[in-house]
Amino acid sequence: MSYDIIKSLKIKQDRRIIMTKKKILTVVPMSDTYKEKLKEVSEGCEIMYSTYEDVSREMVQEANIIIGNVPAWMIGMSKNLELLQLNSSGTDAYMGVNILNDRTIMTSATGAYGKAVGEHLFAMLMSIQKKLHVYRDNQNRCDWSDEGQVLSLTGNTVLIAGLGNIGLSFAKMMKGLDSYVIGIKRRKSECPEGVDELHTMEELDELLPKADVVVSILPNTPVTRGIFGEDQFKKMKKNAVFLNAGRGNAVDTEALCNALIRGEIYAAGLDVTDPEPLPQEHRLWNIKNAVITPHISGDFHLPQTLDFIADIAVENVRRYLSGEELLHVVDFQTGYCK
Ligand SMILES: NC(=O)C1=CN([C@@H]2O[C@H](COP(=O)(O)OP(=O)(O)OC[C@H]3O[C@@H](n4cnc5c(N)ncnc54)[C@H](O)[C@@H]3O)[C@@H](O)[C@H]2O)C=CC1
Ligand SMILES: O=C(O)C(=O)[C@H](O)COP(=O)(O)O
Repeated sequence: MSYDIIKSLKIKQDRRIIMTKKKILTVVPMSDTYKEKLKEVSEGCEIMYSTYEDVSREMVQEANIIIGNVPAWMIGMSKNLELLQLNSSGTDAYMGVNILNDRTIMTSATGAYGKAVGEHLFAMLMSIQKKLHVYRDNQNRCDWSDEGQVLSLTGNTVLIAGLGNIGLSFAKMMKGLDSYVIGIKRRKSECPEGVDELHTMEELDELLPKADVVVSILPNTPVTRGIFGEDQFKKMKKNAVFLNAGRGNAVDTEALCNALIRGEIYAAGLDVTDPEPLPQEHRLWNIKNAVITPHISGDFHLPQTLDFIADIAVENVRRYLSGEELLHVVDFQTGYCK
C-alpha cells in the first residue's frame, strides 16, 4: 500500500473515531431539510434536539457541540463542550469569565443577518426621512396637520460604523438610492463593492460632518463602548439621521437624548438601546424624533434568517468533525471574529 493510501485510510479512521464520540445539541428550530443535512454531516454522532424554552442544564453539560444561544449560565465551564456555534452574530453574552473553558471554540452566525437587519435599517430610515412616525403619532389623535419639509431618500452620504455583513447589505440597498457610502471597519482592507471609501475608527470624527445618515452596526467589544457620545453628535449635520442596530452600548444614551431634544441631529432610529429593555420611565421613549424597536430586527421574524443560520451551523459541524478550518471563529482577545 502506498503512503498516500495508508494516510487517507488513517484519516478516515480518525474521523470515524472523532465522529462516534460527539453529542450534538441544537436549540435552533431547523427546517427538516437542515435536520437531514445535520444528520448527514454528523453520521455516528448523537443529536439532541431541544428548544430555547425547554433546554436543560443537563443537556448543555452533556453536549460536545452546541448549536444555538443556550443561556450562558447553563454552560458554566462545561468540561465536555468543544464547539459552541451561536445563532447570533453578536458574541458578547458569552465573553464573560467562567462561561467557556479554554478548550471551547466559539463561532458566530455572522452572515445570517445582512438581509433582515439591513432591511430593517432601510425601512427605519425611509420612514424617518418622510416623517411617517410623526404622521402616525398625528393619526393616533385624528390630527390632519401638515408637518412640513421632509428629507430626500436619494443621493445621501451614508457613514457606516462597523461595516461587516449587515453593513454591506445595507450599503448595497442605499446604493440603489444613489448614496455615497463611507465605511468604517476595525482594520483597513480593500474597499468592498458597494462602498466608496473605507476607513478605521480613528477617522470617525473627521467623517461625521460629511454624513446625512450615520449608522452604527458595531459589536459590543471592550473598545466599542460609548463611541458615539456628546462630541460625536455635535459633529453631525443638523439634518443627520442616526441609526443603531449593532449594540446599544456603542452609544452614550444621555448624549443621544440631549442631541435629539436640542435638535443637534434630525432623528434617530434605534433597534438597540442602552439599557435593554429600555425602562418604561426612560425619557428616550417620549422623544418625538426617536423611533425605537425592541431589538427585533435580527430575530427570526424574517423566515430566511433561520435557514441562513442553519446553513452556517451545519457547515461548521461538518468542518469541525472533519478537522477543517471553521467559519467565523471568535477571537477572545478582541471579542470579535478573526
Ligand atoms: N439588532 C439585531 O437584532 C442584531 C444586531 N447584531 C449586531 O450587529 C453586529 C454586527 O453584525 P454583523 O454585520 O453580522 O457582524 P460582522 O462581524 O460581519 O461585522 C462587524 C464589523 O464591525 C467591525 N468592527 C469590529 N470592531 C470594530 C471597532 N472597534 N471599530 C470599527 N469597526 C469594528 C468589524 O471590522 C466588522 O466589519 C453584531 O456584532 C451584533 O452586535 C447582529 C445581528 C442582529
Ligand atoms: O445576532 C445578534 O447579535 C442579535 O442581536 C440577534 O438578532 C439576537 O440575538 P440574541 O438576542 O439571541 O442574543
